[in-house]
Amino acid sequence: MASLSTQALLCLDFGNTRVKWALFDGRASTLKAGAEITAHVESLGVSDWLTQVVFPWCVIKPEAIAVSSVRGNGVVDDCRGFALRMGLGFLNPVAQAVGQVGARLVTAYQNPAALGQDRWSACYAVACQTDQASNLVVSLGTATTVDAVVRLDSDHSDGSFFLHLGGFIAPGVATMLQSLHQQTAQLPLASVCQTDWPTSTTKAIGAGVFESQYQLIQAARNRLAEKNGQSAALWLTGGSTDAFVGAFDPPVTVLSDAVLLGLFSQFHAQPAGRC
Ligand SMILES: Nc1ncnc2c1ncn2[C@@H]1O[C@H](COP(=O)(O)OP(=O)(O)O)[C@@H](O)[C@H]1O
Ligand SMILES: CC(C)(COP(=O)(O)O)[C@@H](O)C(=O)NCCC(=O)O
Repeated sequence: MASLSTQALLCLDFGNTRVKWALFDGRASTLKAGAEITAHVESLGVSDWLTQVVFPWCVIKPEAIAVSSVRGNGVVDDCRGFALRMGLGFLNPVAQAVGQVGARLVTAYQNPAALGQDRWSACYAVACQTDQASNLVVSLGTATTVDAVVRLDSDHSDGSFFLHLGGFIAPGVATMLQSLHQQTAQLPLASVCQTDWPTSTTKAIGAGVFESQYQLIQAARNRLAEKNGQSAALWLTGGSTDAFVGAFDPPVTVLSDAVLLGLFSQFHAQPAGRC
């Protein structure tokens, strides 16, 4: 029988702009990884993309596929069908409600199934890695999402460890920049930048978008610190992370593959959740 370290898992994160994927061995080391524009994958067809693009890169045949999708159930169904045809296991984790006995993470979301699967898996990854009681999980993707993950008392009745308190959804960096360009007659498509008092149109836009994102994150971090009486650890992920890493006070951790790592952890933690 193959040892845990050689049992590979293919994790897929279908975001609104990009699909990210990684083949992990049993210890979460990345064997292969890649990213593709979501529109390209969907125009090719998910099943054909997996067959023609991803699988040829898989140096070891994975035992299963774990999928997060914010592109709807069609994508998930295509992946499930592919896994079935290839004789692989399949996992599409959704958020667990408060009261789920023994869960590492539960969410206070009114309807857990409505919580973005990428948000849930990123929070799950943080719940597995953090040594802090208070955590802010920020994903700078097509949208910017800002989620609070706090440790529960060890005597919490249902035995869960962390609670997703809830979070914010705002337009992402590129979405803001593109929107300003498209909805106005005179504004160019600018790049995000950090400037105290911008003195050109492109800098005014770039810094305006930077401040919008930064202040949203900082306000949430301050609110969480006030609530818990201690500073919150900040976790950054998503394609626009680089512009923000240096702007925040520690502790800040960049977890580039947060969603993929969250999928990996859930696969290994919840065998009952596989289907
Ligand atoms: N190679 C790239 N291709 C597309 N977008 C990129 C790339 N590198 C960085 N980005 C930025 O990252 C954002 C997408 O980040 P990502 O976390 O993949 O988003 P999503 O999960 O919403 O697909 C884009 O809006 C863009 O600003
Ligand atoms: C907020 C999101 C659009 C973020 O998606 P992304 O920017 O990562 O592509 C996605 O998590 C989503 O569709 N969420 C569903 C609604 C919710 O989380 O409440």
